[in-house]
This record gives sequence, structure tokens and C-alpha cells, in this order.
Amino acid sequence: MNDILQKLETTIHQRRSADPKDSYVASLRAKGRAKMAEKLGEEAVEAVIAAVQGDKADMTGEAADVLFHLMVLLADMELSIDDVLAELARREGLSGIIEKASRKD
Ligand SMILES: N=c1c2ncn([C@@H]3O[C@H](COP(=O)(O)OP(=O)(O)OP(=O)(O)O)[C@@H](O)[C@H]3O)c2ncn1[C@@H]1O[C@H](COP(=O)(O)O)[C@@H](O)[C@H]1O
Repeated sequence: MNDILQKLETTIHQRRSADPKDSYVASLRAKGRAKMAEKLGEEAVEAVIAAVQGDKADMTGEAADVLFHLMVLLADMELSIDDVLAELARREGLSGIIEKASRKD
């Protein structure tokens, strides 16, 4: 896994049990999973707007917000970014198999 994502995942796990007054991650945990999901949705919409506007700087920031809030939600569900990467790797493997099969047709 990318080092930055690994470090962020560790930080998120550590900060979940901090005082919500001192930590954004802890404040999200205190508000509950539905709030985390709502924040992910909000950030995704902002990324969509940046993409439609073709604003690369905004898109970079919004994509970072999406990844961060996704990782907060994954941590709350006791999932890791590695679980997501494993699923992507599995699909890549599947697409290789489908591609090979279609070449035989
Ligand atoms: N990557 C981030 C990160 N990205 C965005 N944000 C916060 O996400 C929030 C989003 O802003 P909004 O205006 O949408 O939200 P809001 O108005 O504060 O909240 P709502 O009223 O919408 O619930 C801001 O408060 C940002 O500071 C982040 N907060 C923390 N991190 C990382 O998480 C680590 C731990 O942070 P703490 O838990 O604060 O110690 C930090 O070291 C960073 O690496």
C-alpha cells in the first residue's frame, strides 16, 4: 500500500479515541457512521463539481477529501484500504481472464 495511505490509516485509528474537541476524526466518530457517510457523499459531490468545471486544483483537493473521508468510514467498519486494494486486484485478475477468453473466441 502507498506509504501516505498507510500512515493516514494508522493516524485515523489512533485519533478515533482522541477527545472530539481536539480531533476531527474523533468528532466524526462521536457523531456516528451516518454522519461519516454523509461527509463522504458531500465531498464526492464537490469532486464531481470540480471535475465538471475542469478545475484540476480543486479536483486534487476534493479527491483528497474523498479519500480521507472514505478511510474514516472504512476504519469505522473495521475495513482497511488494503481490503479495497485487494478487491481491485481481484477485478484486475478477472478482467485478464475475460480478456484471454475473448481472444480465444
Ligand atoms: N486529511 C485530513 C482531513 N481532510 C479534511 N479534514 C477536515 O475535514 C473537515 C471538512 O470540512 P467541512 O467544512 O466539510 O466540515 P465541517 O464544517 O468541519 O463539519 P460538518 O459541520 O460538515 O460536520 C475540515 O474540518 C477539515 O479539517 C481533515 N481532517 C484530518 N485529516 C487527517 O487526519 C489526521 C487526524 O486529524 P485529527 O483527528 O483532527 O487529529 C490529520 O493529521 C490529517 O492527516
